[in-house]
Amino acid sequence: MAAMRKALPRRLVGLASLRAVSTSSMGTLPKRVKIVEVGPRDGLQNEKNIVSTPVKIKLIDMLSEAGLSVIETTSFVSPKWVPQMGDHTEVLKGIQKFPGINYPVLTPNLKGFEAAVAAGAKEVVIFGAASELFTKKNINCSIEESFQRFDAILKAAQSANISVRGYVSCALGCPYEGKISPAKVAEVTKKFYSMGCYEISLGDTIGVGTPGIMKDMLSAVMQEVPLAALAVHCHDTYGQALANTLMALQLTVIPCPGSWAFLQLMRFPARQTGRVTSSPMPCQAGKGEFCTAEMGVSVVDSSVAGLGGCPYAQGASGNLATEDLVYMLEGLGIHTGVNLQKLLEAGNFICQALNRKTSSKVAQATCKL
Ligand SMILES: CC(C)(COP(=O)([O-])OP(=O)([O-])OC[C@H]1O[C@@H](n2cnc3c(N)ncnc32)[C@H](O)[C@@H]1OP(=O)([O-])[O-])[C@@H](O)C(=O)NCCC(=O)NCCSC(=O)C[C@@](C)(O)CC(=O)[O-]
Repeated sequence: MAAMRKALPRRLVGLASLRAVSTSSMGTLPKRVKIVEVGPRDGLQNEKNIVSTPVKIKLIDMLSEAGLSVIETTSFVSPKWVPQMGDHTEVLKGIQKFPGINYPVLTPNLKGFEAAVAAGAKEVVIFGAASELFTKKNINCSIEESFQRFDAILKAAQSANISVRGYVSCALGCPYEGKISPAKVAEVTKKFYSMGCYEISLGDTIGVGTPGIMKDMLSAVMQEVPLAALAVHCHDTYGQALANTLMALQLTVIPCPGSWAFLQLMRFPARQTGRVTSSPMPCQAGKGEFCTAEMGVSVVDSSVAGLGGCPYAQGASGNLATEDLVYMLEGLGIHTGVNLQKLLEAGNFICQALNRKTSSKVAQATCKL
């Protein structure tokens, strides 16, 4: 597919390489990152004015042309709760389905799941949270009740051969409960994984997190769920989304004092940025706990033009802009498969349709060049 070719437009190549950072000073980064584009769903769900179905379809088709391999398309939720997603069936049926691209849709319950499958969904997304209050506000049930609903979806999905992704919202903070403990995020994420989600996206729903909080949260979650099954989903309310994402991508070795790895790192400090082990190692000091933790998430959610926000998360602003993410990743030499020029065109299209200025810094910068 032409759109899958390597991506930086000619006028951006020089800028990106100027800003390229030596990975040797940053720890190990993944060679490629899968971007999950959430603009058509997370980006539009909070819009007050209903965006027309043809505009949504054209946006998704343009994003497919840009080479995004996963495009979250719509939500099969109650139109009374989120009116903007009320045309879910028309949108899912109306888009061009490019080979090799996934078009997941959100389903809060069995009713949504059945409607999604009838409309042709091949992948669905369940969405829970590490906060009781947020769960109640967002899907009108407790965390425990949400597990029961999701379990029904996962069982039905298994029989229908449908993949299920999961969201754990409020992973770095909650609009109603404030601080959320990393242990709670790890507990909910583990539950999703054990129920059968192939990938779980950890949402900083209101964008309050900072890289240190991201690191603590991921360190706890990675004790319970394999790194390969994790994604991050950062909102940019406090301007931290790109920094938080970079933290999640980076490998960090945290050896347990007294462990073999710890002694090696003391002897050879230069190795501190290298990959000591690809999976956590049992502590050589005989305590049985893990002696290394590593970042290195390679799935990142983002939204074209930085659109977004959850209607049930007061203060949530847009997601990390996909244009800015692609620019950073390509500058770091990380493959995304996304054509940035085509992505910028998609961002420009939806901003014009919404009569809105883009939140992407890259889009703002390139239109001034
Ligand atoms: C979960 C419910 C439905 C419970 O809502 P409820 O009112 O408790 O549901 P209910 O089972 O009592 O049913 C009430 C009515 O809704 C209907 N209904 C019931 N289910 C459906 C359905 N699937 N599709 C269409 N209609 C549905 C049902 O048929 C009935 O209709 P009525 O008899 O009144 O005419 C509701 O709370 C809801 O739709 N919530 C969705 C909220 C939402 O979409 N939030 C945004 C997504 S989450 C997010 O953005 C965060 C994320 C994912 O991006 C990650 C991050 O940033 O952290």
